[in-house]
Amino acid sequence: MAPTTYKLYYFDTNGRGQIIRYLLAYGNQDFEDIRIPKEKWPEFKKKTPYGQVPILEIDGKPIAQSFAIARYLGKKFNLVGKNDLEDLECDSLVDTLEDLVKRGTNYFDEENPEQKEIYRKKYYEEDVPFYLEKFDVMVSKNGGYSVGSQLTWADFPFVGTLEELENRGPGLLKSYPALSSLVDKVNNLQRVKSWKEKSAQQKKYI
Ligand SMILES: N[C@@H](CCC(=O)N[C@@H](CS)C(=O)NCC(=O)O)C(=O)O
Repeated sequence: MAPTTYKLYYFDTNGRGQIIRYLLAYGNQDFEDIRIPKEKWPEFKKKTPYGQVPILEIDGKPIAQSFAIARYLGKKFNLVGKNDLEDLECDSLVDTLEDLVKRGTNYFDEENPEQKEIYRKKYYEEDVPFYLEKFDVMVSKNGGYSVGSQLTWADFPFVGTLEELENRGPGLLKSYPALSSLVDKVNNLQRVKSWKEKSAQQKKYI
């Protein structure tokens, strides 16, 4: 049987696409890393299932929703919890990540720079610490991982989300040592690290 083919479509940024890139790299899975230039987005958007990316095309079938894709790849690459309760904890964590991201919507979407700064301040002074303080305690209790004292698929959306928050608020993770070391741990997974080193050469553009 021919091997499964994977094509990832996302913007030329990390964002939600990076979660899937890291997971495919971790699983030692070849994939086409296809980037959509901003000017081509309005046209490409019409061809996506729900008008958004990332889209992972699996053997030609386009699939939406980054966290659902992460869960699917986690099953393939043996990154599920040790039991149903740990699987539930993974699901609960990624739903909470979605809540955290949604709370930043007015900040992310605002175009007026003054208003954007007001939203940004509120997000980083209230919403982000509310969640990150709890996450930091959770990761410490779980031996440095998000769930069950070992690597699971949930660590990938978790780290991807934390990296995005840190990109927009440099230095943020310094206040959260357990989160910071989890981000380093995932980035230093051998296959993730090697993929990152050569990722620039592997990008394709539509
Ligand atoms: N729940 C979706 C959200 C996808 C999403 O928000 N995608 C953004 C980029 S991160 C997008 O496509 N924005 C462009 C648009 O909506 O036109 C997922 O997790 O995949």
